[in-house]
Amino acid sequence: MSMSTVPAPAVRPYDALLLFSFGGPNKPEDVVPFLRNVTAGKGIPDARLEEVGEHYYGFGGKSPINEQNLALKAALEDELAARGIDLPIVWGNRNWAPYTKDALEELKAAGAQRAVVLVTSAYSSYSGCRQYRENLALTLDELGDLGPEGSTSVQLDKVRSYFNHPGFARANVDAVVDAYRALAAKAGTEAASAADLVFVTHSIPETMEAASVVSGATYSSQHLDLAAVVAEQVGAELGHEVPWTLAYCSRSGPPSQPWLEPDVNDLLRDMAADGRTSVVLSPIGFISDHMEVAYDLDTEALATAAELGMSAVRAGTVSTRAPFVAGLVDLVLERAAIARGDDVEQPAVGTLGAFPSPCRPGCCRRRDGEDSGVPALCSTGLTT
Ligand SMILES: CC1=C(CCC(=O)O)c2cc3nc(cc4[nH]c(cc5[nH]c(cc1n2)c(C)c5CCC(=O)O)c(CCC(=O)O)c4C)C(CCC(=O)O)=C3C
Ligand SMILES: [Fe+2]
Repeated sequence: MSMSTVPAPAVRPYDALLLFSFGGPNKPEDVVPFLRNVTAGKGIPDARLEEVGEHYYGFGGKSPINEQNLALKAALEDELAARGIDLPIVWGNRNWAPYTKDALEELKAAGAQRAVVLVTSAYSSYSGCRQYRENLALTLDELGDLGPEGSTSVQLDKVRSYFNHPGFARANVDAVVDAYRALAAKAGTEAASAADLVFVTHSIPETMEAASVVSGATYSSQHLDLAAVVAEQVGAELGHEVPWTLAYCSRSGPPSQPWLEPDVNDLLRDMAADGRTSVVLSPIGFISDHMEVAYDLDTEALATAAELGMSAVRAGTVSTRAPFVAGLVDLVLERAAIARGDDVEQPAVGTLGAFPSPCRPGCCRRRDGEDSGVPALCSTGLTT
């Protein structure tokens, strides 16, 4: 990484961008160590882990996530270059190489003083927000770079949760419109114009859902707010109303623990029982094709739909679609303006308004009111 000593004006005070993701295995030998990293101390039943391992082996032990992140990094580099902005991007993951530690060491070696952080999760909850921020604090601590009051050798500022940013919404609308056109080509225009739109996201425990309200609105409410906007804009483009609903995938944890429902497969069964015959699945909970999309949707949910005699198409993820990538760069510039103390516009679709950055104290805990005592960066205080 080469780093200019004077940051480009639009991104001042940042001298680097950290693209921060989940990580995934690249080959069969990676699968078990990856799952160990993900589940360390989480109490996920062995049977569930074996089952999830099989999902990965079914795809040759390789998740699409790393290549997707590299493609996003390249697209962000192109967009920054097109705007004449010199801002080097470093990529790191919580659960697989290049690890958070590799990325932070790369930033340190390059002499970065303050980096803007883009997390590859659009929504606020423990899993999509605080868990990443805790990982940054713990890793800086491991490197001996976390001071007692939260002072760090590299200051890290995470951009706001961007589920309701217009660029994310626009890219999802485009992907869903494309899916309706694909359904029309596959099953006929009548089937397509009657098709339900089912938005899908990662399920989380109800306790995590409850705790997510501190960021502005709960995890499920964030999805519902965006989904209403996307469905309306899709309807406007297709020229007819689009009935929509939200479903969940990828539940784990013990059966005794309630997670958000309905599961997408159960929902499809209920819809078929109601005489519905065609559906578009839109994975708005994921910004790119993860294993959850490749397995839970493309393998499992599409098989369920076929079994039920329903015509189904899975819409694309926002991935490297131009409005999404441009929106992320806009979010970086917005966060830079906040860091400089400038007046800044924070565009948002729907009814919830832009979520704050830095995060609200106490946002996105694993459980309501529970202070894990684990420090988390990018907030107004280190341990809140
Ligand atoms: C909300 C959310 C996102 C979206 C936000 C974000 O993107 O960060 C997400 C992303 C991802 N989750 C992923 C993989 C896994 N998640 C697991 C477990 C869990 N996820 C949870 C939630 C979420 N997860 C939760 C509450 C658990 C239970 C344990 C815990 O409380 O933390 C497990 C353990 C086995 C299992 O139980 O499934 C695996 C293997 C991958 C990589 C996929 C690939 O390789 O392509 C990605 C992108
Ligand atoms: Fe997950």
